[in-house]
Amino acid sequence: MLPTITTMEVIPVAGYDSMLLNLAGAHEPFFTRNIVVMTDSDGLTGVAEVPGGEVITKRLEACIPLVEGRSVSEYKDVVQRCRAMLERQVAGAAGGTGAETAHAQIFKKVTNVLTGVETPMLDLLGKHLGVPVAALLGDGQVRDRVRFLAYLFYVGDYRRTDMPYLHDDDDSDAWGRIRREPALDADAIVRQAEAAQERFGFHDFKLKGGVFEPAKEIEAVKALKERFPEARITIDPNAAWSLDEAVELCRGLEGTLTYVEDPCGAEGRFSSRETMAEFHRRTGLATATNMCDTDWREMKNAIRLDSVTIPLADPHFWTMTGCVRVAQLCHDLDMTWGVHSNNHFDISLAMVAQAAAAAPGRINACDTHYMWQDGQFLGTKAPEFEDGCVTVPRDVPGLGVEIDRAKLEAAHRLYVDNNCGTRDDARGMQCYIPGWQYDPHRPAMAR
Ligand SMILES: O=C([O-])C(=O)C[C@H](O)[C@@H](O)C(=O)[O-]
Ligand SMILES: [Mg+2]
Repeated sequence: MLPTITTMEVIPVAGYDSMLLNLAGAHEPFFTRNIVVMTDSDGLTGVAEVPGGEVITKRLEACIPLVEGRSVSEYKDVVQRCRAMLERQVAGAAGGTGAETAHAQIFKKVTNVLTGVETPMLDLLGKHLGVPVAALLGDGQVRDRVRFLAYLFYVGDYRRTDMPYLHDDDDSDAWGRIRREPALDADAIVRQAEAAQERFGFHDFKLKGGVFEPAKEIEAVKALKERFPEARITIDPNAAWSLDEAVELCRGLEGTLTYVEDPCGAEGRFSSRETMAEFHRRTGLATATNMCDTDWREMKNAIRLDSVTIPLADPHFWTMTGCVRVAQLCHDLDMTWGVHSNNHFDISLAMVAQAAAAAPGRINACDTHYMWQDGQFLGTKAPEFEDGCVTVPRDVPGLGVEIDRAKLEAAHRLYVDNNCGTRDDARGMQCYIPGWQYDPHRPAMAR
């Protein structure tokens, strides 16, 4: 019999961020996450990192009675019971009973919580069995090195706000010097890419769009390709462009854009999966999404319509086992797997690396925001990138992150002292441009 879980702790934490711009506004000075630490009766710990916000903190706390006292070997049953409890809770709050129509909504609301339960148990199980988490996912570990991409952002000028953005925190290299500084044109984006490549070795670049006029963003993509002819490049305007506009902008860019992420969304009578399918047909470009193929029902429709070549199955939103199921499906059905990300610490990086190490076949470089957070890790060892890749050693059991209690406490203090909670990019933007309002069809700075 394996040991039992004696405690499950849920710790909301914050870290520093740059003023990253997107369709929804500007990142605030702090990003938030929820960290779960489970300790077992042998004194080993298992960890997870999931998105921040009080709703998730509370839902994770609601799982504690279903976790403590259970054996590590019972993790599947524990996750099942937590799922049933959370589905009842969410359906109850919505005034329903978990009817079919509410299924997708419930799936999205509970999976990031379930990831917070499943992952520490997989971490502990791996430690007891002496294998990495990847060995427990899908058909087991299939690669040792996982490729990540450089996630480039336009960056606002923090000096124009009265918010406590971190600055001048790292003078060690070009990336340290520019990552908090304004980046508002193609030259600045190319400089970001150069500096990020120098520090991390990335060969793949993704530009967050939806910020400026689309043509200006495409100019930045072309400038990137000119500077890095061998690189795989993508842009993600979070469905800000209309279908016709997206086709017009991207047609003829087969040699420049490797794929396009959420170029367009729902339009009039057409769903986002329908417009994405048309975009794919009319341009011949591969499509990726973290917006319109994010649960199994959407997946079924996306596959029927041939809307999505690259489902970005973030383990935080699908669970670790769920995102590897997506990877297996992609491998079998002529799609390629990728991962979406949000700002995160080293635990999430390890979760993605472990999942990707179990994803069969050809996969895309995984998204990560970590370059914006580099240096703010919660484990005892800094994550290492080599040639744009993170190694998943076969002889390091579990997730590979041992939590540093002092760092965890400091990140929790940052959360409490700054009254952090749920992410709100509109609030960040309103400090930059008074009166600014989110509009899903208008780039944030093109007003
Ligand atoms: O691919 C995406 O849509 C993302 O990475 C979502 C994130 O929230 C991104 O837009 C951001 O960090 O601003
Ligand atoms: Mg996206």
